[in-house]
Amino acid sequence: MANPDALSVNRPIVWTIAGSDSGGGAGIQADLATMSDLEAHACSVITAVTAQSSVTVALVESVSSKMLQSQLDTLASDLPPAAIKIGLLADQAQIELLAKWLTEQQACWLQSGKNVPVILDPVMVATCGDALANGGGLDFTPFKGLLTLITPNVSELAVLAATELTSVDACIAAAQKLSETLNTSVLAKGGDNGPAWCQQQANDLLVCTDVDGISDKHQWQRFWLSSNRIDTNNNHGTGCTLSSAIAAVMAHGFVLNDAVVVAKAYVNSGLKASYQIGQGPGCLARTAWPKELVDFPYIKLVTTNEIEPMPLKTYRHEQASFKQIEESLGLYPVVADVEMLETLLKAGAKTIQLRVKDPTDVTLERSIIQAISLGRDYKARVFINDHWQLAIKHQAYGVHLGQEDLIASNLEQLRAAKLALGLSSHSYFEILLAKQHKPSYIAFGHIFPTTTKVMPSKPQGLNKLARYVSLMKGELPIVAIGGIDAACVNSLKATGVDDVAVVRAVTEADDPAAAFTALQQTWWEL
Ligand SMILES: Cc1ncc(COP(=O)(O)OP(=O)(O)O)c(N)n1
Ligand SMILES: Cc1nc(C(=O)O)sc1CCOP(=O)(O)O
Ligand SMILES: [Mg+2]
Repeated sequence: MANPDALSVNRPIVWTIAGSDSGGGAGIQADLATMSDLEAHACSVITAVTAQSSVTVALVESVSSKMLQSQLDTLASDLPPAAIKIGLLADQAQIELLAKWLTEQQACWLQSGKNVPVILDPVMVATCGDALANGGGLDFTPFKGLLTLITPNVSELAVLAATELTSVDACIAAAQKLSETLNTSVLAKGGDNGPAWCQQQANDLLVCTDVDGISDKHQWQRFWLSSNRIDTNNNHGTGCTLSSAIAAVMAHGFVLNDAVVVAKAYVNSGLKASYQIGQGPGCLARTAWPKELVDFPYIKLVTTNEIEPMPLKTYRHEQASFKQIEESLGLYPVVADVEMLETLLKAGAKTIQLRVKDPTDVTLERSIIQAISLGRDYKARVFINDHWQLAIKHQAYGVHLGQEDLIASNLEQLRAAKLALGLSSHSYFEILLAKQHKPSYIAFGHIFPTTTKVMPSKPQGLNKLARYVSLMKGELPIVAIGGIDAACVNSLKATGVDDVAVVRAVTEADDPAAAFTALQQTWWEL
């Protein structure tokens, strides 16, 4: 299997615009260590120098406007950023200067078709409790429309929303309001113990606002991201680490929702290995790109009638798994009609999917009955795409559903009917959502460009696939889909992916049966 670390030869450039922490646990020092650990090249624009240890902030001195501007301009001409993290801004003049600079830059980036994510961690107070900036007095509205994400903790959210936060719904309302005021996504962090947040868990609230490249069904939604609380006092620099990790992961081309869950896993893993270095709160360890599923959060859509995040203990154990796939799915053709399905079953396909996308097709139920019956004749596993009620009614082997279909389907009925379940995913975020349902397999796509389907996301490519595979290996069978043909099966196999699904490479071949046989043989022989 390919080593995902070895695949990232090019380090994207990520900037941190923040203050120096002489104690080394937070600020610029934490940002540089995080970005470098997450395989990015880190550049720094220093806003302030702090005389700080693990127990005190003795002095904060901001750099001059001339120095701030010069750092920005000097870097921009030679080391342009793929993503930017903003941390401590010492005064209002720095906010105004940076907002003006970002406005000009974003016009240039837009012209050259570049989208540079900007993550703002509105730092106000150090972990030891001492003030770093005149937080209450700072006005962040000059950043309206310029940010991708803002990451306040509960106290910062209360200051920014100018309200007391004494209940979960007050936190949700404040995060929503902040997202509208600044026209940005918000990650309201629940890592700090507070009256509004569960004590055993770190529950972060993600408010999605016009996020690039995610499913329409996740756009404008709010999600709880929950992890068990890691019991340590060594949490100095947690917020800096989280926001710089988000910027670094986005610089690698991951969508915002992915960057947030990977960054949260990175922080969890860093907290577990954290260490005390002075008399006060110690620092997070740097534990590289997260690869342990246990460090990733549980994701739950916030619905209006259910605002509390569920206790982790309950939801981790409440559901039974869907049917397990005993024999590999192998080369898995996805076809649009029964005729093609029969041709490929005759050619030896042992797993196949009927994917009828015409909603007006009056022969749909008949096609599904025929496909299921042919599957029995040829002892093959026939999955039905989308039409889960008909699949249950006629006892198909399994159903394949997309993330969008999940919302409208009744998984309990599918589970009770003992059908296998395949779920689509297009990101870390969707993989985690899919895995929570304990399906029979998870499909990742689209790996390469495809004309079979209009996709809201960009092609994943092999590097991302290798990362997903290394996270999920041993959990569930993983099926790659999208743009797969004879020319790429070799490189797909090298990622360690379990199975591959194909449409055009088989169905649009001159001789689909021969194309299937040849592709299948190549796949098994690799
Ligand atoms: C094996 C496999 N993977 C992914 C898909 C796509 O399913 P979905 O997201 O539901 O999209 P549609 O196929 O319904 O357009 C699939 N069908 N099979
Ligand atoms: C149906 C489908 N689902 C995808 C996903 O990524 O979820 S990609 C895809 C089309 C795959 O077709 P082809 O092999 O012709 O590229
Ligand atoms: Mg579907």
